Amino acid sequence: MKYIRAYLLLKLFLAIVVPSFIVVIVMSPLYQRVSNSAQAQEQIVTHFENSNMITALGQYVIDAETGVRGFALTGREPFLEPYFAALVRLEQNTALLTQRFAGQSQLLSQLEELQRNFELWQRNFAEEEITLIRQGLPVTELLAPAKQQMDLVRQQVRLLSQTHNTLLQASRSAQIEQTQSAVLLASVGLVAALLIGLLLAFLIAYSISARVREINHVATKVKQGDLSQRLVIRGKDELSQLADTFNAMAETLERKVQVEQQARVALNLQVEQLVAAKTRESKLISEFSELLQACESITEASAVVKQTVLRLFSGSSGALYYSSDDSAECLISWGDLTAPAFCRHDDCWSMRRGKNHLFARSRHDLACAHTTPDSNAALCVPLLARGDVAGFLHLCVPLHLTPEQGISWLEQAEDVAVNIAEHIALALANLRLREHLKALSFRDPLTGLYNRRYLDDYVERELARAARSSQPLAFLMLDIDHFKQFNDRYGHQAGDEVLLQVSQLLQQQIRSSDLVCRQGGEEFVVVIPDLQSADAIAKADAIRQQIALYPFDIAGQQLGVTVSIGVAWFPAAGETLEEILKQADSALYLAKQQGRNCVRSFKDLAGLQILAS
Ligand SMILES: Nc1nc2c(ncn2[C@@H]2O[C@H](COP(=O)(O)OP(=O)(O)OP(=O)(O)O)[C@@H](O)[C@H]2O)c(=O)[nH]1
Repeated sequence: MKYIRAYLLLKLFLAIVVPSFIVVIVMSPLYQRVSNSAQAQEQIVTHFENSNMITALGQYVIDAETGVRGFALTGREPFLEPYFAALVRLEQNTALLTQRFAGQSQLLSQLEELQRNFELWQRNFAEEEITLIRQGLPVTELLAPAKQQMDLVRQQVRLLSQTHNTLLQASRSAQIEQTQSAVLLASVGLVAALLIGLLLAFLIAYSISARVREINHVATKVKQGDLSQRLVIRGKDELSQLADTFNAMAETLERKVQVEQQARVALNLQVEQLVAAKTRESKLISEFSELLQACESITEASAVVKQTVLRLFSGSSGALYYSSDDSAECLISWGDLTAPAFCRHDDCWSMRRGKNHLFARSRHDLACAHTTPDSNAALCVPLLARGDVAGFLHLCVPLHLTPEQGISWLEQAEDVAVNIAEHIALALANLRLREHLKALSFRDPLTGLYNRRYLDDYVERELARAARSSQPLAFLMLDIDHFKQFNDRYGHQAGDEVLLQVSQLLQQQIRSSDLVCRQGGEEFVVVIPDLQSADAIAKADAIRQQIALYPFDIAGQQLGVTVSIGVAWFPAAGETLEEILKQADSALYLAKQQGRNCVRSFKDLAGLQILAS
C-alpha cells in the first residue's frame, strides 16, 4: 500500500467509503425495484382493469348483437334496449380504453380497428336491420354479411384481449427479470464491497503495521546509541509525519549529543590543562619554596621571587614591597610597571587592612595610592609574618586583556598569589631575622660600628668591584693617641665614652657608601671607594683635625683627644685586604713614631713623601 500516500484518516475513510459507495451503487437498482413495486402493482391492477374492460367490451358487442337479433326475431322494441345500452357502454368503454392505451400504439390501433369494424356493423347492418324490421321488411339478406361483420368484430375483441395479455405478460416478465438482475447485482455488489472493504482494511492495517515496525526498529537502534539512524519518509500521512518528527528528534538528539561530546572533550581538555597548570603551579611553588629556603639574603630571595612570578603570572607586571622602617621598599618589579622605590604603609589598602585588595578600574574600585594610572586592574596581597604586615605583593593584569578578562584573570591568580605571598612573607621574615642576627655579629657592641669580620666581607666585595671598575679604594687606619693613659687617668668607662664619640664623629665624616669599622681596641678602619691617593690623605687629615678640635664631653669635663692615621689604597698598596691593611698599619706606626696626631701614607714608608702634621 506504499502507493497510497494519503492521511491515515483518509485511508480509513476510503476503506469505508469505497465499499459503501459500491453498496449504494449496486443497491440502487434494487431500491429502484422496491420503490417501483407499488407502481408495478398499480400497473398490474391497471392491466387487470384493462383486461376486464376488454372483456366487458366483448360482452357489449355480444349484447348489441343479441339485442338486434332479439328485435329481428320478435320485432318488439324492448329487445333493442340491450342494443342501445351496449352502444353507450361500448362507446364509454372504448373512450376509456383509448385513454388507458395511451402510448401503446399496437393496442390503440387494434382498438381503433375494432371500433371501426363495430361502427361498420352498426351502421351497415344493425341500423339497416332495425330500419327494415320497423318497416316490416325482410332482413334475410343482411343476416349473413352482418354475422360475418360481427365475427370480425368479435375476432378483433379477442385479438385485442390477446395482445393486451401478451403485453401484460411481457411487462411482468420484464419486471421479474429486472428484479432478479437487481437482486443479483446487489448480491454481487455486496460481496464485492465486502471483499474490497476487507482488502482495503487489510492493506491499511498491513501498511500501518509495516511502518510502525519500521519506526520501532529505527527507534530501537537510536535507543541503543546509533543516533545516525533515520526513517524513510513516504507520503504525508500521520505515520510519515511521525517519522518526520522522529527524524527531527533524532537529529536534535544527535546534534545535542555531539555538542555534549564536544563540550565533554573540551571540558576534559580544560580539566587536563587545568590539572597540568595546577601541577605546574604546584611544582613551581614547591621549587619556589625550596629556592627561597636556600636563599642567603633578601636580595637573592627577591631574584627568586621575580623569576617565579614571571613564570607563574605570564604577561603580568607587578612589584614586591617589603617593610623598611616606616615605609615599604620595592625589592623587585617586573613587566611594564614603573614601581615607586618606596611606598608608605598607608599607600596600600592591603597593608592597611591586612587583607587582599583587588582593584578594577572598570568597577570603580578603590585604588591604592601606589597604583599607576595605566594600571586597569591589580591585586595587592599583604605579606603577613607572625601576625604583622611586612609588605605586599602587587600584581597587575597583562595589558592586552579586556577589563572583564582582567578581573577574571586576577580572581584566578589570587589563590596562587596568596600562596606565594605566604612563602615570600615567611622567607623574607626569616632572611631579615638572619640578616639582623648576621648584622649583630658584624657589629661592635660598644660603638655599633661594623667589626673586623664585616670589614673582611665588605672589603672582599669592594675590592672586586674596584678591580672591575679600575677605581681606587682608600683605607684609613686610625688609632687614638695615648689611650692607655686616658683610660688610666679617667677610667675605663670614660675611655668607652671616647670610643663611642670618636665613632660617631667618624660616621658623620663619611658617606653612606663608605665604611667605618672598629677593628679592635681603640683602632678604627675607614674604607672609602673611588678616592684617589691625595684625596684619601686629605680626607684622613680632615678627620684627624675634626677629632683633634672636637671637645669630648666626658663626665662633665671637656677633654681633647687626638688620633693618628695611616693611609693606604688599592691597588697601589696591594691586591688583598691583608696586604693593604699591613701597609696602612705601617703608615699608622710611622705616624705614631713621628709624633702622633698626624697622617701618614704607605708611600711615606718609602721616604717618597712625608706629610706634615
Ligand atoms: N676603655 C677602653 N679601653 C680599651 C678598650 N680596648 C682597648 N683599650 C685600651 O686601649 C689601650 C691601648 O694602649 P696602647 O696599645 O698601649 O696604645 P696607646 O696607649 O694608645 O699608645 P699609642 O697608641 O702609642 O698612642 C689599652 O690600655 C687597652 O686596655 C676598650 O674597649 N675600652
